[in-house]
Amino acid sequence: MAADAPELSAQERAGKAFPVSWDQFHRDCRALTWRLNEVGPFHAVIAITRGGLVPAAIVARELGVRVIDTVCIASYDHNKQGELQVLKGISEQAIKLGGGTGKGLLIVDDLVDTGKTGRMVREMLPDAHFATVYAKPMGRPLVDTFITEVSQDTWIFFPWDTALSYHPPLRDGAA
Ligand SMILES: O=P(O)(O)OC[C@H]1O[C@H](OP(=O)(O)OP(=O)(O)O)[C@H](O)[C@@H]1O
Ligand code: HPA
Ligand SMILES: [Mg+2]
Repeated sequence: MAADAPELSAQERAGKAFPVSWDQFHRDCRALTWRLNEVGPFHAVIAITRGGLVPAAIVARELGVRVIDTVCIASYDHNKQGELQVLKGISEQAIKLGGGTGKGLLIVDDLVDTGKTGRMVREMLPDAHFATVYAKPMGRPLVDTFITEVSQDTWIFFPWDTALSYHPPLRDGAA
């Protein structure tokens, strides 16, 4: 990357910021579960790591599901999307529970953005139900159930990626 023409990260390109607190995230996960409760029951929850681990724990707790598996996919290096890498696939045991196609399985992630990650997991389990807490327009058609849509030019800041810090007063030029 040239120093005088730095490439913008996905986060910088997004422009708008949507910070989410732990409380808000927990509330949104519970709201998601209310909707999922109408769709289930599910044999197992498949969390897309790492972001899907937190909502998967909350959703599984609320739905009473105790079989939880992961599919480990890396795409964004901090905030720039590269090639998708499957670091760990779905276990044979979970695939069997879904009859090979994912029927009765619930895939959970924190969000869909471009939809690349979600599409890859959907291809692994075409009949599974795919739920995310947040959705951006490009990824939205891939998701069966979600809670909040944010615009494509918004970057969602999750509580596990952020910390409380000083914010200068508006008067002094704060955004
Ligand atoms: O719809 P997409 O454009 O594919 O983006 C969405 C994915 O990006 C983030 O994961 P990331 O790859 O950053 O990894 P992480 O979950 O470990 O943070 C997020 O948790 C989703 O899984
Ligand atoms: N926030 C955090 N991680 C992400 C996002 C986002 O808006 N899009 C893709 N990965
Ligand atoms: Mg992720």
